[in-house]
Amino acid sequence: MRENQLKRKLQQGEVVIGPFMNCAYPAFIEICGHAGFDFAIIDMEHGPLHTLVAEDLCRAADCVGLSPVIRVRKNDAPQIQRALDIGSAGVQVPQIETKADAEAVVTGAKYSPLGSRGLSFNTRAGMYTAAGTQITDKLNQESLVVIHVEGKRGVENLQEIVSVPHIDVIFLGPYDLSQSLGIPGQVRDPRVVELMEKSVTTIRNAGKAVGTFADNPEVAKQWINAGVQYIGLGVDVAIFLKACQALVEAVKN
Ligand SMILES: C[C@H](O)CC(=O)C(=O)O
Repeated sequence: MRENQLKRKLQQGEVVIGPFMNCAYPAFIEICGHAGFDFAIIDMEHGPLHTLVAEDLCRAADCVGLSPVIRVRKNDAPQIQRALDIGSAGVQVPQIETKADAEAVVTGAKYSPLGSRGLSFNTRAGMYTAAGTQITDKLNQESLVVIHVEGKRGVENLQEIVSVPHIDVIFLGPYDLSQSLGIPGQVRDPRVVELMEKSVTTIRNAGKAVGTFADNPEVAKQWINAGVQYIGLGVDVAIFLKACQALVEAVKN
């Protein structure tokens, strides 16, 4: 069983960056590894990807030393278990609003005695049984658990949420947060930024890593300077769109 490089980097205080991935073609995630990203978030919440594709994307990521993290559709134990079974380095769970929500994520992501993740080694994570039966502690130790706090209610309950053990990263979703404040999409609005800054402090004081999304390098650097360690940097389709627009612009104008 391989060490989780992404988790190690976070534990060592490093800043890690990775795009969200909607595209099914494994070459795209491979390219992200060649480009120097630390991880990629295979997006099964908003993206169209299904499980078999996600498993192939995990394989492709592993080929280039990029850590694949899967964002599941919702806080649902079978989805969390499946994401980890197909070999993701971590699971990212959206819309966490309460301490009980956060505890349910841990229950779904960890084997006994930390949780009740269903037990089968006939999976990619279990090396189809080649890993043997004595690896639940190691898998518990290595799997990365990321939760999204991205609504007013979640932020109000943040002090309680950060107390839940075995959660590695608390990811502040600026877009969903802006929506819950009644200003959808206005992620640079001072009300969103202020709430996020306060949340960064609460999370860091609890000794957990903070994550967020940035769709350009300036915003990413600003959050890194504020103490954010885990940056979801762009979305593959948007990155491609911008590159295409720049090419068209450069040639036509
Ligand atoms: C790219 C992601 O969907 C960002 C996110 O979750 C957010 O709420 O912001």
